[in-house]
Amino acid sequence: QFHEVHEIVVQKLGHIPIVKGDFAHLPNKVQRFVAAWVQECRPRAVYICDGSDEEAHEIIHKLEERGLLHKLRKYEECYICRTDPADVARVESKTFVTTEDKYDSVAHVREGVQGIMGQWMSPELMEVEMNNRFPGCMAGRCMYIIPFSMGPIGSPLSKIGVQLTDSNYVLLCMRIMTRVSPKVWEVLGDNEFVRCVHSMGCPRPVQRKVINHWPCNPEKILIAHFPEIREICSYGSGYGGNSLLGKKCFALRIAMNIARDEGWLAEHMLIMGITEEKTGRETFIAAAFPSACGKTNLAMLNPTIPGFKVRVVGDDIAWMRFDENGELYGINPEAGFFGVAPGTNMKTNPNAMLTCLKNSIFTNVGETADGGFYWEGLEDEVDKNIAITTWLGENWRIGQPGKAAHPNARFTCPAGQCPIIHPKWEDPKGVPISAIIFGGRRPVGVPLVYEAFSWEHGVTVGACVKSEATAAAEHVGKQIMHDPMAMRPFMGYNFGKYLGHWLSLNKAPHKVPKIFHVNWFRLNEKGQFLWPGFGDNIRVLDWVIRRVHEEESIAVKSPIGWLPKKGSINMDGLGPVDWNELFSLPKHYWEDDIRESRRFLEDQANGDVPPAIWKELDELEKRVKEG
Ligand SMILES: C=CCn1c(=O)c2[nH]c(Cc3ccc(NC(C)=O)cc3)nc2n(CCCC)c1=O
Ligand SMILES: [Mn+2]
Repeated sequence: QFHEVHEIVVQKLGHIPIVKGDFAHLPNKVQRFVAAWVQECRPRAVYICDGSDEEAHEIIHKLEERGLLHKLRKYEECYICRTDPADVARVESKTFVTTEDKYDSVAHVREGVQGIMGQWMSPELMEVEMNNRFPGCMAGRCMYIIPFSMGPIGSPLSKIGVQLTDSNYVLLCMRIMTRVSPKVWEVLGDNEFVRCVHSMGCPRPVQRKVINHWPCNPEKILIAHFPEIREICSYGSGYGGNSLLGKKCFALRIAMNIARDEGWLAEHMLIMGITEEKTGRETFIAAAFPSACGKTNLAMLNPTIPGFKVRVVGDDIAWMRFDENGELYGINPEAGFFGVAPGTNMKTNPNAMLTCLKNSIFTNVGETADGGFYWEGLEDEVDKNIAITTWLGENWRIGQPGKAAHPNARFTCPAGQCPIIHPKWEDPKGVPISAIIFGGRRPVGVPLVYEAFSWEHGVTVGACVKSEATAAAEHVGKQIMHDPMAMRPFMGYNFGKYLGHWLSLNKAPHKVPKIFHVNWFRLNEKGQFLWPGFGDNIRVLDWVIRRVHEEESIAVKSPIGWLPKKGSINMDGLGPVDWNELFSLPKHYWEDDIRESRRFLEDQANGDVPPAIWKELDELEKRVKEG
């Protein structure tokens, strides 16, 4: 009886085994991309991902055994992981854009001024830095090949990427945050794709002590973007913002270069839909906020007054394109939420909490003795005396000194699980955007809401966005930081040219949306918030919607833009709101603010700022002076 000999056909790339997937059937461009980087990084094996649940379970099991992931038994398929405490956030100082011409990547910064709108590194220097890191960086490790789509697979607004990485944790997060599927290979065919290469920077045998089973190489972190060839190379960090290359690196920095070339917008914006139940009218809004303004909370707002339904399309990134009729349509290129955990609870964002109860990953949060997650803000939602393990692995209880979670701790959860996800959140055409809102944390001088007089004025409002933030420098406390369009940390090319691109969109047949600015954070002279915020922000969005639909009588002209006419915002059921304080325009404050905006633009992009922006600033200044 002859036993049929099963010869295990293990494809090889050179002498390197392909332990999963069919290399020979990958598109040629992908095969060449992979072969080149296999040669450079020299992994011990190659694994072609399919994004399936089976694949995830296999990898989760491996990471549980290794101790990198720990199951949270209180929920369904939820896992917690703690990073090396040296690898907890994006590293702007190690983030670069490389182009032949420096001024394609960055604007002209005034002599002696620290450029804060992105960093350029020359191709020659970058070559040295790359050669100092990538050769052999995956020795002893498996290279995962991740085919992913930013945006619904096959949508004309979507773009495809392929990420090579030696971190299977990254694969688990990428399959939540992007669409990972073999269908991507079919849609890609012989077209171009964004090339993403990521390594933790820990070749075996390991030189650097691994903490928390989290390999990384913090001293040698490098996040490099090559927009001219649509390539991203990230080394040394496993943290989401540095390693999930589909997010900030691709969907913002590279995508904004593609968008400039193709005539659309890749922005750091949420997309939400508000339905007025009386009429069924639905209005979609895109909004950009710097960090610590509660952008995700706004995207998933629970209205406090009846008659409105809010549904979320996306909480962080919007890709927007004018269609053949000149209507602006937007998609959320992501498939998940990667939100800041501390401060998120059933009061500030119940919809985010409910999205996280299954199939989610929590990074650098605390863990309760009964197998749940914990972070600052959840005090009232867990047993007060429960034993908690902090993100540093220490025993702790509520009320003790210190924190359970790192301030930048994150939840990574599938957007489709959100109770108020919009039914059209994956519509290939996207949703029609009627208003763009900029906002900032402004404790003084800036009214609750105002509307720009024109597109050009609105772009200038966006360019002048500022927000109170805890300054990076120690013991400086809070400072008002510039964050134009809330894109400052994510710029992928010359900021002045970026403003020019925005201005260039106001041309036939484009029907450009109205632009607004909101501020939830104004304080009275006693340092108390003048506005209740949170679900009551629906009252402001209601005014915005009525303005979008041309209700003239609810606005009055002011030097800075259209302000709500007194009483035109629904305050029913609210305690006393000091309208005059909330909408006052202190003349000197605004004169200083305009001077500060002009200084910022001169310092950071002097020769590159389009004349129309200077004109808008001059006219604003004149209106304020004459005020
Ligand atoms: C849709 C919500 C937007 N939003 C807000 O509108 C908002 N407003 C404030 C300030 C504030 C804080 C507390 C109260 N009220 C009480 C009762 O403490 C009111 C306003 N904080 C806010 N936050 C949290 C900011 C940190 C991420 C916030 O997210
Ligand atoms: Mn963001």
